[in-house]
Amino acid sequence: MKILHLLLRLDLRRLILALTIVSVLITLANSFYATYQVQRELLINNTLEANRVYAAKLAETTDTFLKSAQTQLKYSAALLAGQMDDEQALLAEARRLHRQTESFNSVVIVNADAIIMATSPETLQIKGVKLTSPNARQSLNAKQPLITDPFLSPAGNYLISISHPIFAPDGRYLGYMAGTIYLQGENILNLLLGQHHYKDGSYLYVVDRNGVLIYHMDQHRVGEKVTDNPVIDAVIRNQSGADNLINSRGSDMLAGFAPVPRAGWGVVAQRPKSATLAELDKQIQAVFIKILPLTLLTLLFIWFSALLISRPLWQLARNAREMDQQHAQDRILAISSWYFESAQLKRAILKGVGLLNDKITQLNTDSHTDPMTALYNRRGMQKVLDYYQEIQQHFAIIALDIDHFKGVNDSYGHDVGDQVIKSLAQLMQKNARKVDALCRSGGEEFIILLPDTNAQVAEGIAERLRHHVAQHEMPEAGHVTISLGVAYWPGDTTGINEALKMADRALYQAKQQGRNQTLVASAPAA
Ligand SMILES: Nc1nc2c(ncn2[C@@H]2O[C@H](COP(=O)(O)OP(=O)(O)OP(=O)(O)O)[C@@H](O)[C@H]2O)c(=O)[nH]1
Repeated sequence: MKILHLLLRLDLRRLILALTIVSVLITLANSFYATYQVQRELLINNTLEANRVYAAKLAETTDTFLKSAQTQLKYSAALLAGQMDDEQALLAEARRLHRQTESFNSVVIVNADAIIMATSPETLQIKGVKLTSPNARQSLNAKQPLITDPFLSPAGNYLISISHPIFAPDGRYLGYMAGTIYLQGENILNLLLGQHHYKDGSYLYVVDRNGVLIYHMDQHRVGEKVTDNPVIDAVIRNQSGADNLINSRGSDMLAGFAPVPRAGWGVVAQRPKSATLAELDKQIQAVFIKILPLTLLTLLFIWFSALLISRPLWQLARNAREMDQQHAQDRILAISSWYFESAQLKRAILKGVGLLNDKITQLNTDSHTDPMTALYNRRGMQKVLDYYQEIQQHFAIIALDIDHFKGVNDSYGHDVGDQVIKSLAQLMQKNARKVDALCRSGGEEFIILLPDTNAQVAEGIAERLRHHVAQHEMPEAGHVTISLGVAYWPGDTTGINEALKMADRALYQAKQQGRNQTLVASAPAA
């Protein structure tokens, strides 16, 4: 829970990090999305255009084939105009046309009475058969060049017939000559169109003028009438173009289409949209992999920058929270505030720390100092003692008291007494080291705490002070003497208060023994 709380804590570094990382990710996602969309549109449009061109090309090829087939039939029909009764000639011409070109699966010659006069191949065995069904009689009824709708021939083949009428020189209608294209199995359309389909799901198909499939990769679908397909509707209206559509099998297709005007057919080339876009997915993946190292480097750079930017502020904030602690000023001074705002803040906080320190010092001084002598009062002394106790600082104690001070007051008045106390405090200050703590512990009683000092040295210091005091001319009161007691605290676990009491007892003894003298407390403190 605590770790989670720490992780979720909002600080400047996390905010900068979050902000920049989110910005980087949004920018990346946006550019990926934009690239994807642009590329997608481009690929779709390119595929549509490629299929349109492809369908147009194949439609043109088919049209050219039909034209040449019709020319061949026209030539044969002209040859046969005077030979309709010559079975041998009819057979020979049917054979020639069938064998010399690869255009037709079979060639038939039918007379005006709908009787089949000759076929190639002869294996069809339909010579002499009379055509009866309306579909089979399309050419007969037309009496002009015709490309028929698909129909089932007397020999049982599902086919389209390309026919040309035969007229006698006098204009009499004699019948027609037709080349057929079997829609199932090998045929010329397979040859023209079949080699072109791709392996990626692309394919093409051809419909006749009624929307019936006459060529399809899937042979089983030949003969099927396709409805509800906008592309087929357009192409049989003789239009060309490209469109995105859902085909009859529910697949999303990109289709190009073009009409074969001679036959009223339509060629449609199409490719599944998914196959087209599969390339795009690969491309986007490749782009992602390519930009990944630089992105990671950018994020690393952002992380490092966030750290650099936030560090001074974070350090300032942490230290501002602990402004009242020792060395706060030094710690704040050590912070490298390398940019304007942090430098200004640092300056402001340092100013604040300075003011706070002054205030604290002032308060400390007021509450820990005796106003008359400017020495530590009892509270100040206790603070020093607590500190020594805490750090186990060994020290010596000199307790001192003015001799017969009551007499000074009585003889010269209280004010003069005060002056004597002040003069004594000044003498003590002159005689003391900087590290010594001078305290006024009572009316005319004083304590000196001397760190790193043993009892013997302290005794020497006490004696020196006693001499100075004795020799000093006090204002109005003249000469006064002091008595002193010395004790020692070794900086161990023994009580400091005990050491103080020993110094007091030594002072008391000094008074007892005649005053104006120094006594050192006996063991265990010394
Ligand atoms: N002028 C003045 N007198 C004070 C002050 N504080 C205490 N005294 C007086 O100091 C005197 C202390 O007297 P005592 O402790 O009885 O002893 P003493 O007269 O100094 O005699 P011994 O200490 O026994 O040598 C008292 O008369 C107090 O009134 C002060 O701040 N100013």
